[in-house]
Amino acid sequence: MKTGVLLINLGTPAAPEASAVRPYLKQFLTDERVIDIPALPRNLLVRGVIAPLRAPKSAAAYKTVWTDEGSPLLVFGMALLESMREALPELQVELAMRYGQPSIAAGLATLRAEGCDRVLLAPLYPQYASSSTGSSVAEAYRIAANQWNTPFLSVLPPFYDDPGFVRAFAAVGRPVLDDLGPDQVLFSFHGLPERHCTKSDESGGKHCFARPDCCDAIVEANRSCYRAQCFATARALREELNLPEARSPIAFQSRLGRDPWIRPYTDELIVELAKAGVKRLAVFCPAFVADCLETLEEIGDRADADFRAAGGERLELVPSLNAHPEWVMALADLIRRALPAEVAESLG
Ligand SMILES: C=CC1=C(C)c2cc3[nH]c(cc4nc(cc5[nH]c(cc1n2)c(C)c5CCC(=O)O)C(CCC(=O)O)=C4C)c(C)c3C=C
Ligand SMILES: [Fe+2]
Ligand SMILES: [Fe+2]
Repeated sequence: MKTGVLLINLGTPAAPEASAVRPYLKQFLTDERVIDIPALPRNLLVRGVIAPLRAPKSAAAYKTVWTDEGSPLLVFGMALLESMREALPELQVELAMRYGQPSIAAGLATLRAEGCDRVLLAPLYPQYASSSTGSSVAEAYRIAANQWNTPFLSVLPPFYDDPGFVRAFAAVGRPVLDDLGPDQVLFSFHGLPERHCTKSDESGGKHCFARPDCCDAIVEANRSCYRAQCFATARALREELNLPEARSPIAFQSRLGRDPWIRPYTDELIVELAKAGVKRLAVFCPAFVADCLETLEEIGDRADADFRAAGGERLELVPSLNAHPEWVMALADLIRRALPAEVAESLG
């Protein structure tokens, strides 16, 4: 039986124009795992208010990072796909996006056409969130469940503390740190509404946010908690890069709406750090394996401007893993280890 791998990332609009961003935002934000309110108010809010109002602003932001080849998230995704095909010549590897194109349905159809009845889903999010990993996996299951000949699916679990992933991020970051000599290093993760972490609490709400140190270690109750997994990634990177905790804080970026999101907020912390006298700041974004709007524009441009306006001198965004050879090696290793034993053995 042939085995395929479907790499899945979040997705991006087809063009940096409001007319292309609007349908992307609609598809993304009407997902019940992203805006988790009942369907009727969600659809009214997203279709009637958020998508129309946000699309032009979002499109203007996308324009600032768009390349001749397209959206950075997709361009880096395609580069990673090429490298993964070279690293795993014995497997069929395809790339899909949860929202927009190339779709998960198209990726699964291509793998079936290539004769792969067995498919490993590889969601490219280091930390588990229902709105990212959960949604991508659920969409693949939904499509598979609608087929007469269902594919046999397995899933690569979150890799937030995988030594290869951590080593790869450290390898990308080291030259930036050597060049900048930062006063502090910030680990800025994509944010989430607090409620999403509470809902991930496996103890039924007794663990997460019940104590200030609830996420300081991975335990049974918070094993699916995004915040706990982000903290674990930061701990592993600090250890790998020999960074003192007091000079390498964590913050959460990209919040949307009025609900409380997990704190501290990156945009606020960056200004506080500058005002407290931090002059050179390096920023890792280890919730993303590819550079995208949220790294290049939100951190590389906007946070940099805010940092300097508040008295900082230089903010450097550590590039994402993209198609870095250490990441390609680490991901190939993660995939090999996630394959069913008999497949892995047959590959040698
Ligand atoms: C890293 C994993 C991600 C999680 C978890 C996540 C949750 C989440 N996101 C929004 C709202 C938006 N996110 C947007 C862009 C975006 N988000 C991620 C990743 C995660 N999001 C990526 C990789 C990107 C970049 C896509 C790109 O094209 O470069 C956007 C769109 C851009 C904008 O208008 O700001 C929105 C909106 C919510 C509400 C959420 C969890 C509830
Ligand atoms: Fe938690
Ligand atoms: Fe997001």
